Amino acid sequence: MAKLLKKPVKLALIQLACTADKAHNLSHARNKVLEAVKQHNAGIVVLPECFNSPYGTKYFPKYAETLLPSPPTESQSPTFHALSRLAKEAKIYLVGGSIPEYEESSKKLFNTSLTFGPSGELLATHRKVHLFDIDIPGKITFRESEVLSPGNKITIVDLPEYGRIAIAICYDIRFPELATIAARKGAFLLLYPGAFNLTTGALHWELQARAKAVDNQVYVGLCSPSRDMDADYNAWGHSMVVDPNAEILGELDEKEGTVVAELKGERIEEVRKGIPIYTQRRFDVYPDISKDVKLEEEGQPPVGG
Ligand SMILES: O=C(O)CCC(=O)C(=O)O
Repeated sequence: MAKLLKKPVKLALIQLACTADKAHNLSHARNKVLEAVKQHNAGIVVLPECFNSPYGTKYFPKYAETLLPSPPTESQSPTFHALSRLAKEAKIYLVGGSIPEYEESSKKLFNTSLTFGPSGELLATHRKVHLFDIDIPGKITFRESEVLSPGNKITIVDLPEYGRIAIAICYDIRFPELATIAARKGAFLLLYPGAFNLTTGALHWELQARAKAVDNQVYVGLCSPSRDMDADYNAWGHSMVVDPNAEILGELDEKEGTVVAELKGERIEEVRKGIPIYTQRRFDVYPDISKDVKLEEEGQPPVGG
């Protein structure tokens, strides 16, 4: 089997305290990312969902930036340029959480994640595919679809130094097909910038992370904003890294912080050798759903979609 992860890499998830001040959020994110790189030598760094704005449908139009045509100008997307500069300055792969995106041609809003490489180049864009529309009476009602439109592609990114990762956003984690397809296409790591809440976070955050890891025998990282009880939406926090055997390598509480874990290709190989579901699948009984999905080199557009 070809190595999924070419060499060990430190993954850092920044559980940022996100405020209503976009400029502050950007400079604060920069400080935290540089700190993670300096203190831990992180090679892949992740920011939370909606890291440069409060989370909530009423905020999306106000904070939205325009990303297309790519690259946008500095005034169309200060966040695009801040993240690109930061990835270059720190010489890292930076998964920039997500931001509200406004697409001028369709007049639609999306919840979009941008990933940059160590030269500051944009490697991938993921628009949240599954919008967070739920209604648990007496607990939480949320309808992202009132203002957002969904993306239409699975996002798998090749990091030349390390291998392949997959990026999806928050509620996307509840749809196991994305993870299955990414793992079958050779991803060593599934990353989910996300902001679960006090109801569903307590129930399902860790369960989802460990389920995605054990079913696919890959590393999983979930990166949340820290909890702010004065905000309209109270994020669960608990950013965590899980290994391919579903063991939690590192987890935060609800406060701001950074969780770092070293990812190793040998661990994936060891786990897959021990419990060899990879060679025991019965595609004569059920279909291999990854076969129908095209990656970028197979014709999927890298940006938008
Ligand atoms: O799935 C959940 O419980 C939370 C999802 C969410 O908060 C989101 O998609 O932003």
